[in-house]
Amino acid sequence: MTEIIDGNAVASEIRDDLTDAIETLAEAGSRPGLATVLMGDDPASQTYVNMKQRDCEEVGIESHHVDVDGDADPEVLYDAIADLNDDPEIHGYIVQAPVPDHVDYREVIRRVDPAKDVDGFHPENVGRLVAGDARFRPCTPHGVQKLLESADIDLEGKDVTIVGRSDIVGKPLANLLIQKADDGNATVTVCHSRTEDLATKTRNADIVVAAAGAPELVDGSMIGDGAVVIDVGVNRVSADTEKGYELVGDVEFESAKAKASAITPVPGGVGPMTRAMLLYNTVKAAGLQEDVAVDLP
Ligand SMILES: Nc1nc(=O)c2c([nH]1)NC[C@@H]1CN(c3ccc(C(=O)N[C@@H](CCC(=O)O)C(=O)O)cc3)C=[N+]21
Repeated sequence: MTEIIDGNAVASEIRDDLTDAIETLAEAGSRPGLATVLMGDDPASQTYVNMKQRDCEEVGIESHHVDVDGDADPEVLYDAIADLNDDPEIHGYIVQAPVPDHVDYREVIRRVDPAKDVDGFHPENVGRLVAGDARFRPCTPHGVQKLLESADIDLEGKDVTIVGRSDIVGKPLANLLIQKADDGNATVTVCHSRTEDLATKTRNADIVVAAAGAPELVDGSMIGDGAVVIDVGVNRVSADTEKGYELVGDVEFESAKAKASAITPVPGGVGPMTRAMLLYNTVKAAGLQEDVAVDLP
């Protein structure tokens, strides 16, 4: 029987565990504050922002939101960022990607105070992570680590193939999984669109992480018997549903499930974990900024 790893359940446990740390902060007179910044009106981003606001309410994090007109000059976004950097009630914030084409996301990230960079995207935080001294682990890679841990999947000495080399998932996840740590110690192969013979690389892996942003790229023929499959993809494909789209992973679920010992679904797999780890980083940021020792899950 293939185990379906329930990301909603694990994320809910993490939110529960975070309430203790939030209580500790409250006793010290502080309430963690998280802001989201959205430039433009990308519908997927709107959905994520709304979900994050609900998550915050559930655990007792103060949530803030800043909208910036999609046609505005980049300076308008930079001013909003400077305000958040200066606001003591904001312990962490994220600038939702993608930003409009006339805005350079790298420059945006450089302007975020690294102490409030709960995405973990700022070069200082990337450098710390690569050096094995992470302050904020990027939310999706951290969520993948927590999902594997929850399913009792030990990475020590295992072959992990990551499909996708993005700055937000593939690269940081590869760095985390090769680290000398209980949730690391793996041997990692990072594949991408120019990889020759992708199927051999995935088929030989004990754990396959699909994070390419390509709907159903990885199918059962590419999965070895008994492998663990983690699907990071959240692709909106148009479909005749109430919302007008369907959420599809980077994995062809049914054929991959037939081979795998454990697999994450989409929705209900990695997505909810990404949001839970954003709350985690926000609580961590608040602890550091308020100089309160908090116990994190
Ligand atoms: N600065 C920045 N940080 C991000 O972390 C970031 C971003 N920009 N831009 C977009 C991507 C995507 N992302 C998701 C988060 C949660 C779900 C999620 O919770 N998905 C649910 C359902 C989603 C639905 O119903 O639409 C699930 O998979 O079960 C999905 C995708 C964060 N991102």
